[in-house]
Amino acid sequence: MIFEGAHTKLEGVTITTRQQAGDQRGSFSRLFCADQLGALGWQGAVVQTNLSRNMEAGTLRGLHLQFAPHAEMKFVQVIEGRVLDVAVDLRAGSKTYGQHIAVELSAENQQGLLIPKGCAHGFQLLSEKATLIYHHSAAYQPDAEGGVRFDDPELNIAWPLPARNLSARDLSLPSLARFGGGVRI
Ligand SMILES: Cc1cn([C@H]2C[C@H](O)[C@@H](COP(=O)(O)OP(=O)(O)O[C@H]3O[C@H](C)C(=O)[C@H](O)[C@H]3O)O2)c(=O)[nH]c1=O
Repeated sequence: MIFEGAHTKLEGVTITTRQQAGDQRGSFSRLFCADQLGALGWQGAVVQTNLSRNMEAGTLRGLHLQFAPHAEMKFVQVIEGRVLDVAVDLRAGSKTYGQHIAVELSAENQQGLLIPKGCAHGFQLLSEKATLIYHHSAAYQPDAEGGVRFDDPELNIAWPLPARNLSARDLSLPSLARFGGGVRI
């Protein structure tokens, strides 16, 4: 088994663990596997893969999602350093609307997060540097981008460090209350 999965309280949000084959040369691991990730909930082709490099502990990006018809699944993994990775359920009518899960992803624990359409994603660096790889099931559409404030008290996300290096866009995101009850995907 290349990827093991643990489902979470948010439907479709799954914590994965990547198996690594090591020998005297080093190691080999698979960053995506349609069969095994499909069995854990991934749907559709990988349309885009992104690399996010980050340079300071406390750096925080998010909480972002794309609106329909450009809603996307994301598969997030860390290949350097450590982050607290967060998914927030923004699906209209969901029994866990407004709830989140937070999990430490690191190059060491080989964990990843499968995030379905309608859930916002963000992370904070727990190490001085961190590099993330994302697989997306839809192409980047700036006009379809949205999200919620990382520090909205209604979300009650316990970010471990003071937030640093926030983008102007992230600081301008709305609170959950202004999000209008959720997205239809
Ligand atoms: C997301 C994206 C961005 N860009 C360009 C747009 C900007 O010129 C530059 C940085 O974009 P942005 O500041 O939106 O990057 P992040 O704040 O890291 O956004 C990402 O961070 C959160 C945590 C996510 O989950 C998403 O993958 C994504 O929204 O890359 C692209 O060209 N393609 C893309 O797919």
